[in-house]
Amino acid sequence: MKICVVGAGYVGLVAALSFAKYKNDVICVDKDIKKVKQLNKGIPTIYEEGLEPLLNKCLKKKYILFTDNINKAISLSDVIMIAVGTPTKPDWSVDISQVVDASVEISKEIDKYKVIIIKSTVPVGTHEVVENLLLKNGVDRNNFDVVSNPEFLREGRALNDFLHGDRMVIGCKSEKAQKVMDELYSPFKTKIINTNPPTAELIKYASNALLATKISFINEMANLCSKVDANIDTLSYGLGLDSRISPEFLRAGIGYGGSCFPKDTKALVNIGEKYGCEFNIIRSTIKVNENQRLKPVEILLDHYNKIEGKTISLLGLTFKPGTDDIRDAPSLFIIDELLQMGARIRCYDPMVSEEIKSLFPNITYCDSIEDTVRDSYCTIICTELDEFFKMDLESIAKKMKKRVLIDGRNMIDIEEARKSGFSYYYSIGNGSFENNK
Ligand SMILES: NC(=O)c1ccc[n+]([C@@H]2O[C@H](COP(=O)([O-])OP(=O)(O)OC[C@H]3O[C@@H](n4cnc5c(N)ncnc54)[C@H](O)[C@@H]3O)[C@@H](O)[C@H]2O)c1
Ligand SMILES: O=c1ccn([C@@H]2O[C@H](COP(=O)(O)OP(=O)(O)O[C@H]3O[C@H](CO)[C@@H](O)[C@H](O)[C@H]3O)[C@@H](O)[C@H]2O)c(=O)[nH]1
Repeated sequence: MKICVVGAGYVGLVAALSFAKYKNDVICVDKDIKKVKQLNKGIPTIYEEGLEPLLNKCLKKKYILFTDNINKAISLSDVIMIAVGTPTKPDWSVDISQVVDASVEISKEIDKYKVIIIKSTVPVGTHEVVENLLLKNGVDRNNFDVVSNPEFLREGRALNDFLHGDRMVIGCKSEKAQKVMDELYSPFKTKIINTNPPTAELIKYASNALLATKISFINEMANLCSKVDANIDTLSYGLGLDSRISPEFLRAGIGYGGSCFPKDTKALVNIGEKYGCEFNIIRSTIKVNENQRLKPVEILLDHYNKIEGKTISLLGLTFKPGTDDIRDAPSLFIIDELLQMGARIRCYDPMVSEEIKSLFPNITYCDSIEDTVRDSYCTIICTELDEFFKMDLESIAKKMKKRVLIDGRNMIDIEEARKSGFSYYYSIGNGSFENNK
């Protein structure tokens, strides 16, 4: 079975390498020739633990090839997995043009039976759009089946999630394609849910929307905890012990970011609208998150009234630890807001990328925590990186102009912060103190 993965982004690359490891015969196509060249040299285009050695092993053994020649790749393959981007448009509708473009190319190269798998997150009904497009372009109905097979991997744990996730959802209408899917996933140990394509397409959005809702819910609880001297960590622990609730996704902080939750929550609202379903809960989830990611700015304004001309330092820029991805990270919104208020910004993230440097060319990127906080009026922790757990708080407090710490990820023990000489500390529902202004 020869597999072709279309799109060498986060999901495409992880999928292609996972199949290469077990099936030994994968072609991964991307229209971005720079990406293709870099990957064929064994240099990953994303940071993900374990990816670099796997990439190099697969290249050395010739289990995988990267190319920008989609037509040749399709004609050689039995199974084609579409893993291209599906961004949200400003009106929250989903832009499926990358899926459509890939399908047009696929339709040119089908002369024997092939299974086309939609791995990208797509609105309900997209499997039909692809099917109809292939038929319109003259592909024989007996020569293909379209399967909906959404992906649930998390960045930072992508390889493990892809191979051993909690479940695999397969939306398939044909027995012939079902057999191919069974063989494709036979080496992976995961629970498989077989259903129809619309259900498969919707499980993906429902899953992300519910997880995002848990986060917004716990963040609203945290904001109340801050006002009444209650503790959100203990509250989350107490909630999570109820097996009907589960302890997962109850970590309060400055909200969710990343390439999926912000985009997929909006997409589900838009999809709902098309079918007359309001989705008020998800609308609120989105609104709560938009406010929550700017919580540090609100706290800063409360504390200083005016931020203009003050140096503010940010620790952590990525949307979560274990990745170099900054898509929709809360840090981006905080930086943007602070810059509009005339603040000077210093920041530190060991994963800092050229991407963020080009977004914000006028802020200072530092190489260490200690250098970052120098002369600043406030330090804001935006990402819970391991090294922030271990940092020398006393030395940091001494280097700052004003000893103000906003702990956006509830990493620092409040008593430690007090003992280390901070004059003001604010966490998200985990306690705060103010000694003197
Ligand atoms: N990133 C995640 O953690 C994650 C997890 C689960 C699901 N998803 C979903 O998977 C899909 C892909 O996400 P991603 O983060 O990997 O996207 P991405 O934007 O990182 O990558 C998409 C890749 O597809 C390539 N591409 C676009 N059109 C092409 C074409 N016609 N031919 C060849 N290559 C083409 C682009 O050049 C790019 O490299 C999205 O629908 C996303 O919602 C993402
Ligand atoms: O208790 C929590 C858990 C997460 N987050 C934040 O939520 C965001 C998303 O985190 P996570 O879900 O771990 O990362 P993603 O890689 O974006 O994965 C999500 O989005 C993917 C793309 O659709 C799905 O495949 C995954 O199942 C889904 O977890 C990050 O900003 C986290 O900081 C919190 O604030 N509190």
